[in-house]
Amino acid sequence: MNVAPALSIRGLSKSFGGKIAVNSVDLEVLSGSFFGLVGPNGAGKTTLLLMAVGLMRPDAGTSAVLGTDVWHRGLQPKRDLGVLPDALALPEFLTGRELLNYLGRLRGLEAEIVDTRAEELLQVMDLLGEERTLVVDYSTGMRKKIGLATALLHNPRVLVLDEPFEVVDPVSALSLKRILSRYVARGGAVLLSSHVMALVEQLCDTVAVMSNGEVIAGGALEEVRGARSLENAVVALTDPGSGGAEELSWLGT
Ligand SMILES: Nc1ncnc2c1ncn2[C@@H]1O[C@H](COP(=O)(O)OP(=O)(O)OP(=O)(O)O)[C@@H](O)[C@H]1O
Repeated sequence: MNVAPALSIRGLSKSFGGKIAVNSVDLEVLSGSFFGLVGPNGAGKTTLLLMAVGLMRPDAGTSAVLGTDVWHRGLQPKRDLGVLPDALALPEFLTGRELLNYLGRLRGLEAEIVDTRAEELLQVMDLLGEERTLVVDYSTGMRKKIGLATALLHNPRVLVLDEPFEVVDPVSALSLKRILSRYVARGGAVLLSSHVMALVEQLCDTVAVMSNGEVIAGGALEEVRGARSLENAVVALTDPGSGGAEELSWLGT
């Protein structure tokens, strides 16, 4: 049995043109854990997640999936990982079903298994009614949902999802929440970023708060939020002087 953490991030760092985006971040996501990454716009969440899954080369640091470095030449980390990146590049001139079939076969799944899973994924993502629509003509929310479907298709052991619920309608979000919770209960690991604090509180057992490229608080959800809501805790941690009532005083006068 593999006892390595689902995802082990050590000292990941990245600068763009001399500006530090991520500064020596350590994170550990255990199997059977739902981990939420939160923080203000520009905190470094997307950059960290891209490096964590091997889609962006770090300046320093490592990321390992179930004990194997993500830059390892073998296929194992790719088999174990399901990824929903922020800016998702998809083959555009395929229908949702064709896309799932294509990616499923590319990942080495048998045609019969791909067919069954594609049908179920299109069903739970509420995309069966769009059988003839090409991905290029999908709405923003539909693109997000087909992206999520591609992340789940090969039944990975670790899911890394950048803002999976943003722009997804409430009905689809509810089924997705159920699916992800069951996945974690069965031993899967989820690392997701979100700005929806209520959702993170509802789903995640562990959280990390990022600000200016660093993790400024992390641990069990209850520890990080204390007696406050997570929203209040994150605001207090990342912008202690916030108020805002007197700003834009001309608006609406
Ligand atoms: N490709 C890039 N080139 C230059 N700067 C970048 C690039 N990607 C990110 N940055 C910068 O790195 C910092 C972190 O950005 P990042 O997208 O990781 O933040 P984030 O926490 O995901 O923000 P948001 O919540 O708005 O999605 C920002 O200052 C951003 O401008």
